[in-house]
Amino acid sequence: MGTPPGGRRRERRRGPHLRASRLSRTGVLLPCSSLQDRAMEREVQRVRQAFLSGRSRPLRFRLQQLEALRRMVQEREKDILAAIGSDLCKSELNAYTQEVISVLGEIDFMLENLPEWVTAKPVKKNLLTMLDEAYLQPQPLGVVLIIGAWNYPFVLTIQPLIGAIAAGNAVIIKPSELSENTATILAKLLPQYLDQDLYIVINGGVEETTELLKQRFDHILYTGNTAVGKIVMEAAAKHLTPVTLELGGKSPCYIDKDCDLDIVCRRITWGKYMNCGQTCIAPDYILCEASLQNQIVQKIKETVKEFYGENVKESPDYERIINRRHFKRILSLLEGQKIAFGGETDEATRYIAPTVLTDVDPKTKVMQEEIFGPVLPIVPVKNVDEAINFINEREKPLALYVFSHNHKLIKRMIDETSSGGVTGNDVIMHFMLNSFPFGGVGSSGMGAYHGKHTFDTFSHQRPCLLKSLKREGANKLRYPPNSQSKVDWGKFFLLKRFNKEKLGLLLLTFLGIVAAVLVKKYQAVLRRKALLIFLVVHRLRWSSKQR
Ligand SMILES: NC(=O)c1ccc[n+]([C@@H]2O[C@H](COP(=O)([O-])OP(=O)(O)OC[C@H]3O[C@@H](n4cnc5c(N)ncnc54)[C@H](O)[C@@H]3O)[C@@H](O)[C@H]2O)c1
Ligand SMILES: CCCCCCC=O
Repeated sequence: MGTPPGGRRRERRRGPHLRASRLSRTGVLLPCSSLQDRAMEREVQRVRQAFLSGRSRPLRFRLQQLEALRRMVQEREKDILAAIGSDLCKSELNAYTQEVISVLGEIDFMLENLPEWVTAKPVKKNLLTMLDEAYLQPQPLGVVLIIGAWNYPFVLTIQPLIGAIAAGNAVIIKPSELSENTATILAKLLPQYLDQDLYIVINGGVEETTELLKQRFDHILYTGNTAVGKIVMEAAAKHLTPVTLELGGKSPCYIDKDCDLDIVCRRITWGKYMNCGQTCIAPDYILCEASLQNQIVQKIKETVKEFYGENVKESPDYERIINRRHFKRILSLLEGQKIAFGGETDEATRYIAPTVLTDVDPKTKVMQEEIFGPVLPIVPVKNVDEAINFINEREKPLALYVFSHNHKLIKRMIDETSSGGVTGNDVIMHFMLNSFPFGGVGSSGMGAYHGKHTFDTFSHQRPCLLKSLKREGANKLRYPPNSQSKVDWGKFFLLKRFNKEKLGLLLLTFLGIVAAVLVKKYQAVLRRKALLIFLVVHRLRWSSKQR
């Protein structure tokens, strides 16, 4: 277990002990003087120089670094679990299953597939390039900035790092200052296992992140709230840096009356109260017919007891709110609401009980912002049509959940709405399948990662066309002066409609030429054969006449 609830967390946006550090090659990096800009610039330059040395590119090096990262996770597992534990009051078992397993799985997946991914892939050619070499070569982008969030502070920072290393980039990691224990352990451990100039950790708060964002990067992957996502994108735009924004939103959960409520409520309870509701893809609110509300409340209540026992506060499986600011924010969402279940709080330990609100008015505060806490509002709707309209009238969410025995209804919900991802008849689980790109759409984000998608996000698919310096005759068609016949040939080579017609003609001409050549070549033989046939036929006719 980590630090007990209400333990030694200090409230702040920037950890003072982090700020006290100076820029260093191995530890937490924190400039806090007027030289901040220059120091930050120097750090980024150092990483860029390391990238330009070319050593992050060879496949063997990438595999070595990934293996070293896996060794770090295995050898320092206890330290990592303890850090996550103290940040979120999370048990070692939960920290392992929610964060470490995914990281180890992702490293193994990369190690297994990277040799295939890095190889150049031939592409389909057209008539113009028929005789040339044409392929796509994935190449690293350069220096990548990864800005992590606090709610799953290890996996949300390391999983993108794995893909960035796999793609051959240099990386600057900026963990969230709110999960300061994990931030500190990352800054301590990563330089012990990875190349110290290619992959660095810069810790700090808003001030430092702001300075960092002034620098030029080749890609930024940011995980966090939508408002800061806009700040990141604006800063990136100054350098035309592409961004992947892993943001949040209010993920709806529609429960159809044709379903098994026991199972539905067990799955929702798991996904909603895991990590004390601080999960980007947690079901934010429920939409269902009013008649289902009481049963849902009852069943969630029973499941909470089954999962966390009589006294949730004592359960090692129930976490705490990250800090007092978020604690107060979540409490303010309860004002004026009908609490059907839960609602107990304890400020000293930042405990908020699993809570369900019923008959929630969509105009109230709890329905205006992402909850990111253990509060589950139920908004009654008349039917699925109203649920679809409700979802479509709002910003596109990061996830959408729909529960029903009726497969057609689930498909309809998918067809008529939009969200980053969908799970039918469960919650969260689409996050676990790394063949899916994980990301948002609209205000819940842009771009995606996980598995091969992370490799692709951090790679440039470079088109390479290798021609011969011979066969110049064929190129005359594109050189000036232009003519109608050149245009016609151009159409033939490049437009499907024309090259189909012309290809037929060309084929006929070719066959004609082949026939003419053959006739010419075998003229004498053909003449002899014809004479022979004539003689045989003549002889046969003569014999038949004699008879
Ligand atoms: N899509 C995802 O994968 C995903 C995952 C986790 C969390 N989230 C979303 O993140 C949100 C919760 O995280 P958060 O935003 O509270 O995390 P946070 O406060 O830790 O912020 C994330 C990062 O942004 C930086 N930051 C904060 N304010 C900044 C500013 N003004 N300028 C520059 N940088 C700044 C922080 O230093 C931190 O590294 C929720 O909306 C949640 O849904 C999304
Ligand atoms: C079980 C891990 C879920 C991680 C979800 C990421 C967003 O917060």
